Amino acid sequence: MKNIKTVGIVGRGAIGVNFATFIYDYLGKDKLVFIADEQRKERYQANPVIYNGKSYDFKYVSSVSEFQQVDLLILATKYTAIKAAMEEMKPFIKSNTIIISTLNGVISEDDLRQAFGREKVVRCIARAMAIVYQGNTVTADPVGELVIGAEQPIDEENVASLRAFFTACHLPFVESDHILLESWHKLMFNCGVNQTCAVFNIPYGQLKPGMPYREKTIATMKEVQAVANKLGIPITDQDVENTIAPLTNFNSESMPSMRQDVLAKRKTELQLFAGYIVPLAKKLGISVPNNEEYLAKIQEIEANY
Ligand SMILES: NC(=O)C1=CN([C@@H]2O[C@H](COP(=O)(O)OP(=O)(O)OC[C@H]3O[C@@H](n4cnc5c(N)ncnc54)[C@H](OP(=O)(O)O)[C@@H]3O)[C@@H](O)[C@H]2O)C=CC1
Ligand SMILES: CC(C)(CO)C(=O)C(=O)O
Repeated sequence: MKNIKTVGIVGRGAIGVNFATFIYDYLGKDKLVFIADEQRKERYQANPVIYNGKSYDFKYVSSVSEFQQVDLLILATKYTAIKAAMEEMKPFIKSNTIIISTLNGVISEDDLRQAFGREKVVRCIARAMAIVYQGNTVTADPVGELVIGAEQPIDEENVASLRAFFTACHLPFVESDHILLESWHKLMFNCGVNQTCAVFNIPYGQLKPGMPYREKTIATMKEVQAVANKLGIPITDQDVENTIAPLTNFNSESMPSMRQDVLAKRKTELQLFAGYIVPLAKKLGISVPNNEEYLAKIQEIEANY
């Protein structure tokens, strides 16, 4: 088992800060770094993070010469920044570095595995948190959890190392024996919920049982289910129901990240959702009309910013 003593995080946003605080409280300032380009580094150094009312003087580095190669690397940018983020993290990776990604969707792990080696990357999901990130202030309630799991025997040693480390940090996590399946559940949810709210400019409430956009949301999720099933990922009708069930308890006025991105005129993570599902469905010969519609409409929205 690997003993994790140094950690690098790329992405000082909602998720990066949320989980960094647990690691900082355990490892201390000198063993945890946020990796960023020079401009971000300077901006961050000048503006410390306040997390749930407590100030954190994180260490920021833009070059490995300012620190060392790390035992654990956490990718926590948006997917729109993944290429730049991977360039920045590259020098910090050694032969036995463990890498996890908190990104939504199922493809950031593929990108990381292709760039840095299959054996380094453990599939991970960030879920069940409500985080508000404004300026340098991050408020999390609840803080949520990371889900990790071995997809193949090759991942088992790294999962054991993460288990020991997260336990020591008191970082909330659970292990899944079906991590790929669970990632697809979340992808299915995001394709239905995030895209419907973004395209129709509506909050969660409009997707709740009996509300006008419920059926379309479920139909969109079922398209993802069909694609998954064709790939041999066994999402059942019951899984679709179970996956959308928590939405009933979401704040009706609140909204998913994709609608927040559209309102702020930011490029969305469309590539993780319909941008991934539509070409894959085409290749597999599956009809996904809602995802096709959403792909076209969100591309149009972004083009008109
Ligand atoms: N927020 C949530 O509740 C959840 C988010 N996720 C997923 O986790 C991922 C991260 O989301 P979230 O934390 O909300 O996103 P944020 O936008 O809050 O944070 C991303 C951070 O990445 C930084 N960044 C961008 N480009 C670079 C770069 N080249 N180098 C270093 N840092 C960079 C940004 O910095 P700057 O601000 O300086 O531009 C930003 O602070 C996404 O894929 C999201 O879908 C998953 C589950 C829940
Ligand atoms: C919080 C949640 C699950 C809601 O859709 C999400 O993943 C997002 O907003 O991107």
